[in-house]
Amino acid sequence: MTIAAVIGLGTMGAGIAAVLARGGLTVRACDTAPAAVERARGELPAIAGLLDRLGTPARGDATAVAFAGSLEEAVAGADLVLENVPEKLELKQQVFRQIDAAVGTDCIIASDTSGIPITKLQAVVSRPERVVGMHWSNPPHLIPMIEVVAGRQTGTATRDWMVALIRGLGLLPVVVKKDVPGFVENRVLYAIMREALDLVEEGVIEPEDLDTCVSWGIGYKLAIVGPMKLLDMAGLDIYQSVASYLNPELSRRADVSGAIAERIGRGRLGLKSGAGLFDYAPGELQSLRAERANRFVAVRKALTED
Ligand SMILES: NC(=O)C1=CN([C@@H]2O[C@H](COP(=O)(O)OP(=O)(O)OC[C@H]3O[C@@H](n4cnc5c(N)ncnc54)[C@H](O)[C@@H]3O)[C@@H](O)[C@H]2O)C=CC1
Ligand SMILES: Cc1ncc(C=O)c(C(=O)O)c1O
Repeated sequence: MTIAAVIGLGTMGAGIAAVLARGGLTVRACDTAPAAVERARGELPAIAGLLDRLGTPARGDATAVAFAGSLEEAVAGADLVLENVPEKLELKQQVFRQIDAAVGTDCIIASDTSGIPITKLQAVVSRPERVVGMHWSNPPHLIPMIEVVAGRQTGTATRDWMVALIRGLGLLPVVVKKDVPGFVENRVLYAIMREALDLVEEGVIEPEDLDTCVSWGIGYKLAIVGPMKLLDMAGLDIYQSVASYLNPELSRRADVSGAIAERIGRGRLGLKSGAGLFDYAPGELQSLRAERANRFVAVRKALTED
């Protein structure tokens, strides 16, 4: 039985732990914040219900996650440790050192980092060849694609082990061939987010209308036809004509939208704080998450049915 430890139980933690447990792994998890542990514990039954509705391979119980009192307790005897703490390099490196000192020589250490180069994380451990990126997408129990990213010193066997693990979970591993910041998913997503925020800040469109435009004009389409295939569908000549005048116009800002920093400064972090770019009524968050989860399930089943 493969033993996996998940370090960090925030937005991503419970869903990842549940998917690993349903896949038949023995899962332990920990968090330095007791409230995060209790929130994750409380989320597991609903996540398990969604995985049942999706019909993913069930080799274990998605709620069978053991919550450890410390990182050392969580990682003891683990075959895989997934680091899942906040996106801060120094913190991740500190946690990687702590993991490295507590695991066996055969343990694979993975990171769910959104885009910090894996090479920077493996630089602080004694066996860098056992380090690999395992980048899940939010919500992790509903999005089947996981990026597998090898750092400069990652062993081929480590990368291949991770690909096989993800396939065994019934999910979609995508091997990112170069350890570039943001990998692939977030480089594309953040180009979209940068342009979207610019269009709203420049008064070109209202936020709600931008979401409608992108979700139904682009997201719906890309869920069925990926960008590379879409170029053939639209016509490469059309792309050349439009890109020739449009590429010079697209946002190239290297900083982060002031609107984002301003809201963070007011404690408006998004769903995790009850308000962000949008306001949410107190009871709305739970119904919003449930409604979105239902739609994720319906769309994923529609896209994967033969
Ligand atoms: N939120 C998202 O949409 C996605 C985030 N990610 C990445 O996953 C990682 C985690 O992201 P989130 O879950 O959103 O972060 P989060 O901030 O919601 O949760 C992080 C958790 O780590 C805990 N933590 C902090 N230091 C710790 C330590 N030393 N030991 C154990 N636990 C510790 C915190 O108490 C918190 O509960 C980040 O690298 C992020 O970039 C990846 C995919 C999507
Ligand atoms: C805004 C944002 N940033 C990072 C990630 C993943 O690393 C996501 C996501 O998975 O959806 C995201 O929405």
